[in-house]
Order: sequence, then C-alpha cells, then structure tokens
Amino acid sequence: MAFFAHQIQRSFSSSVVRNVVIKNVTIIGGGQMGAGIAQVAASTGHSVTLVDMTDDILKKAMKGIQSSLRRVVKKKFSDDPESGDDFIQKVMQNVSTNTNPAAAVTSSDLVVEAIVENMKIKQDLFGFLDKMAPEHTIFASNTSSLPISDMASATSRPDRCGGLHFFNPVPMMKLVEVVATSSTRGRFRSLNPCLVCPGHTWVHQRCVSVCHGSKEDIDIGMKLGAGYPMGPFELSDYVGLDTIKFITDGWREKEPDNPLFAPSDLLNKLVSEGKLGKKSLQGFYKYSK
Ligand SMILES: CCCCCCC[C@H](O)CC(=O)SCCNC(=O)CCNC(=O)[C@H](O)C(C)(C)COP(=O)([O-])OP(=O)([O-])OC[C@H]1O[C@@H](n2cnc3c(N)ncnc32)[C@H](O)[C@@H]1OP(=O)([O-])[O-]
Ligand SMILES: NC(=O)c1ccc[n+]([C@@H]2O[C@H](COP(=O)([O-])OP(=O)(O)OC[C@H]3O[C@@H](n4cnc5c(N)ncnc54)[C@H](O)[C@@H]3O)[C@@H](O)[C@H]2O)c1
Repeated sequence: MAFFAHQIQRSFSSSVVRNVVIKNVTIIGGGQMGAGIAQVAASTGHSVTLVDMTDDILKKAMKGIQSSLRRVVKKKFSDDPESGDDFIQKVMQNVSTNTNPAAAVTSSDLVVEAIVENMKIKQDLFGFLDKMAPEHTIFASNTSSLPISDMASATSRPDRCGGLHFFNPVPMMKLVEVVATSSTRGRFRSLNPCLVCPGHTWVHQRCVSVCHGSKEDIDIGMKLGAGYPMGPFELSDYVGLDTIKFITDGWREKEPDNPLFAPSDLLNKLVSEGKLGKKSLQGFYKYSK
C-alpha cells in the first residue's frame, strides 16, 4: 500500500498534491474489498477510517479483518506467536470506523471507494465527498469495470482522481491496477502494462469465459488444465454474483452486440433470489459459515 501511495503521490502532477504524504486513508464501503483494503493499509502503518452505512456492517467488517489477520499471522509469525498478537493489535488500532462519510474525510490524504458497483451511487458519493475533503485529498475507486473519468467528472478535482483496482482477496493478491484518466495528466499511469478496455484490463476479459458442462467439471478443468487457483464458477461466487451482474450489465450497455456479454438467465435468477455467492452462503455453490 505504501508503494502505491508513493506511486499515486509521484504521479499526480498538480503541485498541491505533489508533496502530500499519504498517512490518513479513508475507505468507503466495508464489504469484501473495502475491509481487505483497510486491512492492507492499516498493516502498512496508515491511519485508516472505514466507512459503511450501519454499525452492524462495520462490526462484521472489523471481525473479518481480525480473522484474516490471524490467518496472515499464523504464517508470518509462526515461530513467535506473541509478536503475532502484538501485530494484530497494532493493525486493529490503526483502523477506526464511522457511518458518517463527511466526518470520515475531513483529514484524509487518500479516499478509496469500494461501494456497490453502480456508477450513479459512486458519482453521488464522489460529488458529496469532494465538498467535504481537504483540497489535497486524492480520490480513488476500486471499481471493477466502471470508467474512472465518469466518477472524476462528478468532482472539482479530476486531476486527483484515479483507480486503485485491488484484487480479491486483497491481503493475498499482489496485483493492484492503478488506472489513470486523461485529467490525471503527469506520470500517473497504469502499473499493469495491459490493454485498457471495458473492465480496465485483459485480466477481466479472461474471467468472462464461455463454458459448456457442469460447473464442477468446468471449475476442475480450469484449475487442473489452466492452473487457475479457482475455477470460474468458484471465483464468481468468491467475487460476488451481484458484483458480477453489475459489471456484465455495464459491459453489455457499452457493447450490446458482444456475445461475450450476453445476459445469463442463471446469473440473473441467482441474484434475484439473493444467492450472491460466498457472502450470502449460496451462489453457484453452497457454503457453510
Ligand atoms: C464477469 C466479470 C468478471 C470480472 C470480475 C471482477 C472482479 C474484480 O474486479 C477482480 C478480481 O478480484 S478477480 C478475483 C482475483 N482473485 C483470484 O483469482 C483468487 C483465486 N484464488 C486464490 O488465489 C486462492 O484460492 C486463495 C488465495 C483465495 C485461497 O488460497 P488457497 O490456497 O486456494 O486455499 P486456502 O486454504 O483458502 O488459503 C491458503 C492460505 O492462504 C492464506 N489466505 C487465504 N485467504 C486469506 C485471506 N482472506 N486473508 C488472509 N490470509 C488468507 C491463509 O494463510 C490460508 O491458510 P489457512 O491455513 O487456510 O489460514
Ligand atoms: N468482489 C470482488 O472480487 C471485487 C474485486 C475488485 C473490485 N471490486 C469492486 O469493489 C467494489 C465493492 O465490491 P465488494 O465485492 O466489496 O462489494 P460488497 O457488496 O461486498 O461491499 C460493498 C459495501 O459497500 C457498502 N455501501 C454501498 N453503498 C454505500 C454508500 N453509499 N456509502 C457507504 N457504504 C456503501 C455496502 O453496505 C457494502 O458493505 C465494487 O465496485 C466492485 O466492482 C470487487
């Protein structure tokens, strides 16, 4: 995270931002991704404020961060459990929660949004925070597929808006795509040398695969045959079927004739039944708590 904070700082060309030290990070959205981003930012010494709509959601997020840290520590401090406990305590002390986004950004250096994959809601959030956050604050979106420039246009600081596309689960995935727009000028560039296309990069285009066969066979096939750590159905449950639906609906809007983005009756049925994947304990597969 420190590396990316440096990269963002180095790349934003406006003088107001250039000498910004990224210390205070506000994450809006304490779901799968927001909680993971908060964990990584707090683990690298940043002071983090995690925002969501209710205290219950935030309590669940903090519990998730703690259990994830325990998994990290089991490996990182295997021969020194006491230091592991200290590490967890220190990281958790770096994270505070707030249900009031306005109060949570008053001293932010970097705001990362990881809320629902809906452009209007993201634009409204960016527009609102733009009035509340300090002049120097950088805004970043963790969106999987929506154009950063459309979010930046909802603010008075398009030169300090970018994408920070983390991958799930954040504490385990080394890739973060730093997405620039024409307004971010300067040297801000995507660290991931890849084609920029709907959904940012070719990484996503490979997630969208046309499959024929049982979900189990396809997942096993992609794991054993393509060396994937998870098959496409397992991964879709892991990402969240609602998020997958937001993304593919967005891509279909842009390219209605692309057969890759044809609507999936099964996906639409599962989402309409609230079967969102791992986060709701049922999607393509069933999960235990
Ligand atoms: C159609 C639209 C498509 C676009 C979708 C867009 C989505 C989005 O924009 C892009 C993405 O993210 S795409 C998604 C990109 N992401 C992918 O493709 C992910 C692919 N999957 C993987 O890389 C692996 O399955 C995992 C790393 C998730 C799990 O590893 P595994 O080996 O299969 O099994 P394991 O036994 O579970 O874990 C082993 C050990 O790892 C550690 N650990 C694990 N989770 C942890 C956590 N949360 N915290 C801390 N630690 C965690 C832990 O030490 C654990 O040991 P333990 O003794 O159990 O504590
Ligand atoms: N799930 C993934 O694998 C993955 C990976 C990379 C990027 N993303 C992107 O990250 C974002 C979040 O995805 P997720 O899987 O964490 O979703 P999620 O549903 O797990 O979490 C979203 C959280 O945002 C909160 N929220 C929604 N609107 C809000 C608002 N106005 N103010 C404050 N909180 C609000 C919700 O209460 C929820 O807790 C999406 O844009 C998604 O495309 C997802």
